[in-house]
This record gives sequence, C-alpha cells and structure tokens, in this order.
Amino acid sequence: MDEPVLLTGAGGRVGQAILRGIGDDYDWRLLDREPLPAAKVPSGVTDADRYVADITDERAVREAVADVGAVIHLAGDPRKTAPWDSVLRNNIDGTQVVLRAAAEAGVEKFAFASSNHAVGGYETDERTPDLYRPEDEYRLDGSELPRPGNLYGVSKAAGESLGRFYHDEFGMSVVCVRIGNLTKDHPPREYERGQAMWLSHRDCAHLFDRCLRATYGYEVVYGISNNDRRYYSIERAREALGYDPADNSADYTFEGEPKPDRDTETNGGRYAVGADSSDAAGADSTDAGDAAPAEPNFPTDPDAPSDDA
Ligand SMILES: NC(=O)C1=CN([C@@H]2O[C@H](COP(=O)(O)OP(=O)(O)OC[C@H]3O[C@@H](n4cnc5c(N)ncnc54)[C@H](O)[C@@H]3O)[C@@H](O)[C@H]2O)C=CC1
Ligand SMILES: O=C1O[C@H](COP(=O)(O)O)[C@@H](O)[C@H](O)[C@H]1O
Repeated sequence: MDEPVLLTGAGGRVGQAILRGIGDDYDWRLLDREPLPAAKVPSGVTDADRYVADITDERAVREAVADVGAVIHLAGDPRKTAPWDSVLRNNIDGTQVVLRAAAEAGVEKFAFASSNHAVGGYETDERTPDLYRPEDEYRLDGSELPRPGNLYGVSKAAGESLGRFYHDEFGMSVVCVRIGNLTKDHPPREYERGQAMWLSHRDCAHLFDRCLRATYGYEVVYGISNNDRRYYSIERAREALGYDPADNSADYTFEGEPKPDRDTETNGGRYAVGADSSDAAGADSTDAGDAAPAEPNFPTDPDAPSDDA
C-alpha cells in the first residue's frame, strides 16, 4: 500500500496491538479523540498525521481520509454493557461518518472492527458451555445472520450492514473483522469463552496487515487466534485474506501460564509482524495486559474480566 493508512481509535488496545506489530510498515494517519502520547505513536508519524478528533465530526474525518489508500476503523465504545445513546453515537453514527467519508474520498480498502458480540445470541443455554470446549464441533463461519446478544452487538451488526452498503454503492473493499478477545502475552485467564475467542497481539497485527494487503470485495471474518477451543471458523479469514495465525490458547494453562512443552516455533518466521515486543512503537514497557486505558473514555465495563478486559 503506497498511500497512507488511516487508523481510527489508534490509542486503544487494538490500535496499539496493530501499531506495535506493523507500525513501521505503513505511512499512518492516526485519529483518536484523545491526544496520543509519544509512546503510542510509531517513530515515523509526524504531528501533521495525528488527528485529535471525534469520528462524528464530519469535517475532521473528511480531512483525515483525504488521499489515504485504506482505513482501519476501530474507534467506538467497546463495552458490551454500553447504553444505546453511546453506541448510537460512537458506533453507528461514527462508523457511518467514517465509511461515507472514505467511500466519497475513493479509499480502496476499509477494515471495520466488528465484534463477537454481533453474534453473541448463538451462545444459547443449550450450546453453552460445551461450545467453548475443544471437542465441540459447532462453528460460526461469518455467513450466518448477525444475532447480537446486547445493544453493543446490535451496533456492530449495524456497522457490518453499513459496510455492505458502502461496498455495494461505491465499490470500496470492506472487511468486517468480528474480533474475539484481545489480550497480550496470554489468553484470558480462567475464562473458557475468552480462551475460545482469544486473539493474541501478534495475530491481531498480522490479521489487520492482511486486511490491508489482500484483495477482496465484502467479507465478514472472525478475528481469533488458531485456538483448539473455538466456535468461530477462521477458514474465511485464511481464504479471503491469507490470515495465518501463530498463537493458540491451548499452548497456555487454564490459568494463562505458558505450558512448558508448547511449540514456541509455531509459525516462526512465516510472517514478520514481530512478536509481542512492547517497545516496537515505544510502548509502555509496564503494560502487563489489555486492561482498559488508565483514563478510560468510557466508564469501566463492570462485567469485564479483571485483568483481561
Ligand atoms: N479489545 C477487544 O477484545 C475487542 C475490541 N473490539 C472492537 O475494536 C475496537 C477497538 O477496541 P479497543 O481497542 O479494545 O477499545 P479501546 O477503548 O481500548 O480503544 C478505543 C479507542 O477509540 C477512541 N474513541 C472512542 N470513541 C471515539 C470517538 N467517538 N471518536 C474518536 N475516537 C474514539 C478512544 O479514545 C480509544 O482510544 C472497538 O470498536 C471495539 O468494539 C471488538 C471485539 C473485541
Ligand atoms: O467486543 C468485545 O468483546 C471482548 C470479549 O468479550 P467478553 O464478553 O468476553 O468480555 C471484550 O473484551 C471487548 O471489550 C469488547 O469490545
């Protein structure tokens, strides 16, 4: 990709996982409504390429997307307990503003951070907890209808529909990544569901790298690592994007400790998006996981697992 890539929500957990992995590989424009400290910005990014703006600000977003080749759109309210007024504004209206600006600017590729919660309703009482176990063969593959389990999930399903519309109307390539549960260095601890949908930092960076490099029309894929426990298929991500994840929650104990006999060579060298090195983008070396930012933009999600939110 020769043109710059706009990353919205760049200061958040997913944004930082991407920048730590592939921060040196693209010319970035970073947008977040919170100013980004230098430690969160890859070294090549100038002040002019940093936008402190709300995604509902149409003028600011139009300016940020001008002449970019691709957008990775992450900004929004990530809480599964988020109230309607917040998801309506930040997730639905905000996504519509970013998609429209991108389509009208002729952006080629658009990757949207959808969520497992867009399909949370498939986790019925009959299917759980078996669904979260390695021997269970039930799979969602991205071709099923959305089935949100909360209003946050509704907002992500709306974002997927908006993406479909802007693909059909403008021909923009759109991929919706139903992200599982991103945590750094280890899968969510003592949490079967989280371990079934774990997305490691390096797999996250690699997956969004593939969203920028692959050729596609409109896609809905699952963003999880190559976990033995899983109820999301990653076949479509493999086929459409060339996703080739390195990590597997089965390489860790239920408590989240690396198993001594795990295959540390898994996928070694097959792609170069750097392990979970926390200093690639000058990141805070004390970052012990994906806890919410120190000064969260949204009130803390009371249901979030304590160290893996
Ligand atoms: N972390 C995870 O495991 C998952 C995340 N996602 C989605 O990925 C995206 C990023 O999530 P996280 O990085 O975890 O969240 P986060 O809360 O760590 O980061 C979100 C970033 O977006 C910014 N932001 C929020 N609303 C904004 C607005 N209206 N205008 C401009 N900037 C705004 C915030 O300042 C923050 O830096 C979200 O859309 C979330 O729904 C989906 C599934 C799982
Ligand atoms: O969409 C999201 O999902 C993940 C995982 O969900 P959970 O129900 O297992 O917590 C969540 O951690 C993240 O904050 C959210 O944006």
